[in-house]
Amino acid sequence: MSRYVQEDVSSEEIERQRALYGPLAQSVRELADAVIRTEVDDAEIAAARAGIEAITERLRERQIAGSYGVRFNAAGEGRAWGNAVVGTRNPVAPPLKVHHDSSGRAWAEFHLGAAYEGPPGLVHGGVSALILDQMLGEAAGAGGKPGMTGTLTLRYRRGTPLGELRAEAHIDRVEGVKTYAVGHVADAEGVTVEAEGVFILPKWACRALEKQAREQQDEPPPTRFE
Ligand SMILES: CCCCCCCCCCCCCC(=O)SCCNC(=O)CCNC(=O)[C@H](O)C(C)(C)COP(=O)(O)OP(=O)(O)OC[C@H]1O[C@@H](n2cnc3c(N)ncnc32)[C@H](O)[C@@H]1OP(=O)(O)O
Repeated sequence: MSRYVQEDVSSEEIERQRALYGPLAQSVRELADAVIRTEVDDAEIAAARAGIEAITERLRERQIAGSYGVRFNAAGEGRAWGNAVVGTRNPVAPPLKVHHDSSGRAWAEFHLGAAYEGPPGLVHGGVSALILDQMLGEAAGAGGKPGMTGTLTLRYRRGTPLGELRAEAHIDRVEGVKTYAVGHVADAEGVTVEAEGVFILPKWACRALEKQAREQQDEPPPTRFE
């Protein structure tokens, strides 16, 4: 089932929801950090667990079926709020606030704390890959050449310390449905991980875009997600 959903919601309603769910997800991120680092006594842990389970039950009283998907309104505003890197409603996402320009560049400054650890004090290699997959994909999308990740190659130059980081990506070249993008993660001392990837517009999406263009008389499809 496609999780690209067209919804009839106003920009004001989107902002209301962002103000409601964004802080909720942030509270849960802080909870995850506290769970990793707490040293309170056993009785406190048991009480905290009971409280968390009660809150989970309250939130489960009414749920969407399946995942959040990507939702668009009539103005073409896209919401990938369940996304594992940028999702406003996803406590697993750091989340990154990604900036773009239409030449196919994307960049973000962000913080990775204890929840993203691999080797002691360092970012897990899979988390770096997760972030770079998203960043290279964002660069491809920003340049008007979105696609699914076909191949992603990383070079871990040195350990990435937990803390304040920056990621950048840009389109290197486009060959038909294939967009090649490159990027990196850096700390204050310089680049820690480099990536290159190819992002491919799948056959089914080519067909969908052609159909949409026919229906909307060449109006470009929405490509903007937050
Ligand atoms: C304003 C900015 C907004 C930004 C918003 C965006 C944010 C989003 C960011 C999200 C970021 C996160 C993103 C994610 O997490 S995406 C999730 C991870 N990726 C996937 O799940 C992809 C799964 N695979 C597929 O869907 C298809 O197999 C793909 C799409 C890859 C190909 O599809 P399709 O079957 O239709 O392709 P085709 O057979 O017609 O071949 C076409 C060409 O491609 C070449 N090829 C095929 N496969 C590969 C491969 N694996 N590596 C390299 N090349 C490959 C092939 O040789 C041919 O080239 P040529 O022979 O013609 O030269």
